[in-house]
Amino acid sequence: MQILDGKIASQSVKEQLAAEVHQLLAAGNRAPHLAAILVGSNGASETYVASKVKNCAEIGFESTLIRLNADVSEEELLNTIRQLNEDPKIDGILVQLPLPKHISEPKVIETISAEKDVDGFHPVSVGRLVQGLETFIPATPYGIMLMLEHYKIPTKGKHAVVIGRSNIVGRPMSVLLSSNHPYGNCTVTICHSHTPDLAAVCRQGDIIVAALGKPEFVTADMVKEGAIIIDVGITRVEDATAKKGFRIKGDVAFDQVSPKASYITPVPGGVGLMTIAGLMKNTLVAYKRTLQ
Ligand SMILES: Nc1nc(=O)c2c([nH]1)NC[C@@H]1CN(c3ccc(C(=O)N[C@@H](CCC(=O)O)C(=O)O)cc3)C=[N+]21
Repeated sequence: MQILDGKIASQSVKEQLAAEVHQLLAAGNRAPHLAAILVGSNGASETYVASKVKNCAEIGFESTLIRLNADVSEEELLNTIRQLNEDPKIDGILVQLPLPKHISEPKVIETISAEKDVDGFHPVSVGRLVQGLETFIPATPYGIMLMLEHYKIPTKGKHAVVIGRSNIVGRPMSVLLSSNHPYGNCTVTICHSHTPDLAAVCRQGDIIVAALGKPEFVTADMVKEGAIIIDVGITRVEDATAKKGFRIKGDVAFDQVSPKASYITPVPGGVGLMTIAGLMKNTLVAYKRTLQ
């Protein structure tokens, strides 16, 4: 069993990005610039946005964090996005999800200019992804592909079982794994809450992507010997012995599943770090398009 280390793989992606930014700046260009909007705040979203801002700084991107109150009106948020759409200094726009209930997420996502949609959530980006056109790939599925690429894990002809059909992970992941590219060409099954005998389906998976958001859902009895296990879960569970009073648990029961796996991503230290690498790569692409 080999652990797929998100620290190592994301570091390698970030070094490539930093080198490219260095060259662009040396040639007299401005730096790429990501704008992140955080509406309200809970501990987790605060942490993720802070990490995105920190990663920008590490690789030489500029970033702007816009904080709006949880009770901000939908119209005010949409206007903030419209201003960023028009701002030539901003290359990528990200609105941290989830949003407060009184704000429509689809409306917010559609208001972001498709050229700046570095999250890859806009219907234009999703449509292009499904058609196999060049696009912004949603950061988490993109990060998983970068992880497979970093560790050179062959996927062609394998059966991938994706648990979860969300717009941000499960569905785009299934599209990528089934598409015709170096780390695709899988046969893909998507499972969700209405899948009968989900365990039996999982046991057929040469690759399992667990993205349903239920801690330790995937147990050893659901896993084929030698399977590749990708754990997307990041649930905070209370733990009085932990420094911050909680621990982050994945969707996979790591201790029992890892002995059966050929490769497995840990939580934390796996897919989450790659998500940020994917976002940074998208931002650089958006930026480079403005140079042309
Ligand atoms: N518009 C939007 N875009 C997103 O990309 C987006 C979002 N909304 N909403 C929330 C999810 C979650 N997400 C993560 C980012 C980094 C880690 C990450 O760095 N995790 C580390 C640290 C974990 C920790 O300390 O919490 C790890 O897994 O090792 C995890 C999760 C981005 N998301």
